[in-house]
Amino acid sequence: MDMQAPPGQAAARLVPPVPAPPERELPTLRFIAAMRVNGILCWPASAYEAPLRRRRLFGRTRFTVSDPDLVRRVLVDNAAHYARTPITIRLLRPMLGDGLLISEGTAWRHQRRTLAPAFTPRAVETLVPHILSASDEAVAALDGAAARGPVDLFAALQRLALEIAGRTMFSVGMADHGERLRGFLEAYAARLGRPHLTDLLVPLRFATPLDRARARFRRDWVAFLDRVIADRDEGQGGRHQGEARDLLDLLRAARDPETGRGFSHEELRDQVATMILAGHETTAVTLLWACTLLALAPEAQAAVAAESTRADKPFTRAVIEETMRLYPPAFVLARRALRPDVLAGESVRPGDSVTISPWLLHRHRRLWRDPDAFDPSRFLPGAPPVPRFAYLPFGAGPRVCIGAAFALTEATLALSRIVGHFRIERADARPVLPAAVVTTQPDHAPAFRLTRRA
Ligand code: HEM
Repeated sequence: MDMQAPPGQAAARLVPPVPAPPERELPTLRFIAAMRVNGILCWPASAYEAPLRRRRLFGRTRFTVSDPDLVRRVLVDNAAHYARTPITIRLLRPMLGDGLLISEGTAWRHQRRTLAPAFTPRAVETLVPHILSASDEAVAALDGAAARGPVDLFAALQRLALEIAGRTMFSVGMADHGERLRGFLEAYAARLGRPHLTDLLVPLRFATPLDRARARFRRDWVAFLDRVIADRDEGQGGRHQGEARDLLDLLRAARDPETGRGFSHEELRDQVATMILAGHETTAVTLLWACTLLALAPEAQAAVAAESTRADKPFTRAVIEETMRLYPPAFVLARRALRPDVLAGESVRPGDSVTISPWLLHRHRRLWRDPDAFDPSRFLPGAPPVPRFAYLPFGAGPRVCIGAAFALTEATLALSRIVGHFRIERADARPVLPAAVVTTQPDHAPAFRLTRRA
């Protein structure tokens, strides 16, 4: 039996569908095309068995590391030898400015030290009421929609994740700004956020034609963010006194413990953009995949529903963790070598790229039993511990996701509220396949039938 079932019931083994990997390594242009359309298709079947792979791309070596000891070497022990890749910076800086995700060196250390207290489990606790109120409102809205027929759950979950990001950041909902914000994100993801051949060939210090369009995009985006922050402050009657109620209060009050320095307005705005962007789509896809899996696994769904009225939710949390194993929202962690290194006897030279793919690692034939099967019991208390460097939904080492505790709490509580209220079924039989561009998305927005539980 692969899947945890309520006592007395046997669970069927569920292997959710995935696109077939190419049989052989793709030639360069097809590899680039796959990167733009679905990154999962960059890896041939043999990549799911190999500890280390290398290929040449535009005169540089590109390593793919899928061995837990090597992963640890790159992300933890030798983390200072590696930095974000130029393409990551090129694609994300127009959106994130110089926020935590793409800063490096002393600027990154200052930001990380300053931001850390806002993301401790205790700080996350203060944000839970925002998560619950937004989830309850989403359930109420779905109730109305579900009575009329099948629903686009992905759109509803994206709105919910954005609403939670907005409320936790600003205390107020995203009713006024949510639609424009989604418009910015969708427009960027559709074109400017996708790597073009010139983006890969032209060094970062020179602007590609798309870079010029990205700069124009950034001017509008920054003006929009400043408006949202100003509206929030006006709505609060100016600066709030007393206890912090949201992330913006926490970020404004944050001081570098070593220098006492806080964030300037521009720095604060870049952190706001970073937290909203890094946090909301990742959580939305996690919830969508969890609902998709639970629609295929009625026993597991019943077990999640049974926990919905309990304070502790070990099974629901295990479902979220197993969902992020099968569909890691961040499907690659990309690094550029700054200094020479040696990985399993292979020389890494400065400028080479080193990719660690949670997608490959989490489905690796040598690291997991029945890797493609949905089995939340792997993550239940008492199960054999999951190897730390074989499971990386939030990365590892100094650049590990700062929002991991928040994201796990958010996804567990939101899923519990939704599945506690509705029985979830698919409205049609079309398989939902993963398509990874920035995050691991569904290839289409599936229709779900939601029935209120008695
Ligand atoms: C299911 C939800 C989430 C997933 C799967 C996820 C995943 C990740 C991963 C894999 C990294 C490491 C990237 C690397 O090493 O290259 C990361 C970094 C980061 N995440 Fe998350 N994340 C999630 C939610 C959040 C939330 C809710 C926030 C903020 C509120 C957040 C903020 C960040 C930031 C700022 C970084 C950069 C940290 C640094 O470079 O020091 N994430 N995330």
